[in-house]
Amino acid sequence: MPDRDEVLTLLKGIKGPGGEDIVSSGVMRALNVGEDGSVRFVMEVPPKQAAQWQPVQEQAETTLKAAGAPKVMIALTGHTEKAPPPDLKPQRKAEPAGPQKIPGVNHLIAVASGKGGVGKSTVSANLACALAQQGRRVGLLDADVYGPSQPRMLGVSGRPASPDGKTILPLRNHGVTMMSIGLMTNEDQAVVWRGPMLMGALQQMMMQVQWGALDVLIVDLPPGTGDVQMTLAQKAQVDGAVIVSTPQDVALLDARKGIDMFKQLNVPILGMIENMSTHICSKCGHEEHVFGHGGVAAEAAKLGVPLLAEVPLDLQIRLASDGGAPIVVSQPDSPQAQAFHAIAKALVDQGVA
Ligand SMILES: Nc1ncnc2c1ncn2[C@@H]1O[C@H](COP(=O)(O)OP(=O)(O)OP(=O)(O)O)[C@@H](O)[C@H]1O
Repeated sequence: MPDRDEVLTLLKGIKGPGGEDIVSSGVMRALNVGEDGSVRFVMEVPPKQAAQWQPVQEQAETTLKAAGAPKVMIALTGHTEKAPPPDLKPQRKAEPAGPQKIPGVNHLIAVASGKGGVGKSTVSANLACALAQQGRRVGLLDADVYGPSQPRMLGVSGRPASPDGKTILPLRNHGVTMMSIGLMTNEDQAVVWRGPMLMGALQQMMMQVQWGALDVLIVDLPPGTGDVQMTLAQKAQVDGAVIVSTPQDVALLDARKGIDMFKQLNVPILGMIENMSTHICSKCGHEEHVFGHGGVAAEAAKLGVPLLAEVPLDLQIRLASDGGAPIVVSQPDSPQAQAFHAIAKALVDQGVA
């Protein structure tokens, strides 16, 4: 009848599948040698290797019995896998800090001006329609909170639907998918936008509108250098800005401020557009430079950015926009429409539309 030390010595002679003896490897646990010489212990093995340990268990039993142990009980147990430590990291994904790509939108172009009333919305609407006519999938986001005009210019009205209460369905006309901050408010309601509200609304327009797959999203910005411009550049990946200006010195002065701001925000300037460049009399064809001419071209040359077009001051352009079908749509073959097509082509050629 072996005592405890003899049992241990015997068991040290029995090797597991890995070649190590069952005592040193720590597989054997809770050894109990009774006064009557009966031996009990547990062999704790990896559950997946249970079959390989069975012959080892039998060998241990035979060896101990041969040494005179009247009773041998070896329990083969699978040890439980250790539970992984609790994940102390925050469960919510951190929001990306930098500018984000709008899902499904390949390019984003901002149309900006330093001064109000220079024709930024007219240019945006005609540019969007021209790009659509050139086969691009185009979206137009009217972010002009101080005077949203795209619903009127593109001839759309009504409140956009939100069937799921989370995303907003944009409207569509002339091949352009459009959403305006103006459609979120009542037409006659004067909205006083405060900074955070404005940023929330713009972000909602960009991220919660179902834009679908777009080659380019044109963003018609409010005039000046304010919260909307900042928010746009900080929250969305902007491919570049197009600056609209009339040729007067005051307008150019403000345009320069706008260009400086975009440079600071790391938004490339894709080019400048001189609007209301020259007036051609619809009756006699006489050409007059109402606001001067060539100021924007000179400024663009000075700043080293392309002059994308000189758009004439033309009654038809205003009447077309007021009527809900921009001149590119209502008089596609007119020289005025061709000026906008030239801008669209230049942006496609630059690889941003
Ligand atoms: N080339 C043009 N020829 C004739 N009228 C024009 C031309 N461009 C713009 N307009 C007219 O000038 C007015 C102001 O234009 P628009 O609303 O496009 O300017 P904006 O810069 O977007 O103004 P806001 O600062 O209010 O956003 C509109 O009535 C528009 O139809």
